[in-house]
Amino acid sequence: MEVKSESGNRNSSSKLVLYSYWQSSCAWRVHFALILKGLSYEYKAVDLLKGEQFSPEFERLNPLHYVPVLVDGDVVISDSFAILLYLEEKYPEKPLLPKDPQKRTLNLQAASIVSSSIQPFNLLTSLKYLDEKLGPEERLLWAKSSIEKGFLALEKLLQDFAGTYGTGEEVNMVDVFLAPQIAVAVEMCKVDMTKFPTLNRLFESYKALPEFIASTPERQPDAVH
Ligand SMILES: N[C@@H](CCC(=O)N[C@@H](CS)C(=O)NCC(=O)O)C(=O)O
Repeated sequence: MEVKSESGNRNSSSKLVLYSYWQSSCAWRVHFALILKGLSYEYKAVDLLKGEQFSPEFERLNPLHYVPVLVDGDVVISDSFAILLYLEEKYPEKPLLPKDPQKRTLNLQAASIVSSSIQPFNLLTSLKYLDEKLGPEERLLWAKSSIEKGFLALEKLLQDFAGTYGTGEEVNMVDVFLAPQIAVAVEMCKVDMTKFPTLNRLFESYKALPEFIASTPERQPDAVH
C-alpha cells in the first residue's frame, strides 16, 4: 500500500487516517464529510485494481476487504455510514445531521438507500463478475437499472423537502451520500438525470460547492489522469 498524505486548511491537531481509493464512491463520501467538517486527515491509498485490499496489512483493518477505513487513534471503522455517524459524535462541530427529527430521519433514510440499495449492486467485484459472465453491455444495463430504481425512490422521498440541498439550505448527510452516487451514475453509467428533476437540480448545487470539488476523485493523491 502506498502511503500518500494530504494537507489542507483543516484542524492540524487531529490524527485521522483514511484508507481510500480514488475511484471509490464510498470513500468519496468520507472525503466530502471530512472536508465539510474541516478535519485534516492523512490519505493512504489502497489500489483496488492491484488487489491491495487483500493484503494482510489491510485485512487486519477490514476483513471485508473494502475501502474506506478510517483510523482515529485506537478506533478503526470500516464502513462509510458508520464512519459518518462516528464523525458526527466525535466531531460535532459543523454537524451533518439536522436536529429536527423528521429531517434527521430523512437524511438517514436517504443515506441508507444509497448505501444499502444502490451502491452494493455496483460493487467492483460484482461488476467484474458480471463483465466476465455476461459481457460489458449487460453489466452496464445492470448497473444503470439498479441506480435508476434507487434514484426513483430518492426522488419521491426528497421532492417535498429539498431546497438548494437534499433536505433544505444546509449541506447534510443526504448530500454526502447522494453527490458521489449521482456523479458515478452520470459519468460511469450514463444515467439520464432529466428523469430525476430534484436529484438533477441537487447535483448542480453540489458541483458548485468548493468542498465537493475538493473531494472529487481526480483531486485525490492516487488519481490516475
Ligand atoms: N458499505 C460499505 C461498502 C464499501 C465498498 O463497497 N467499497 C468498495 C469501493 S466503493 C470496495 O472497496 N470494493 C472493493 C472490491 O469490490 O473488491 C461502505 O459504505 O463503506
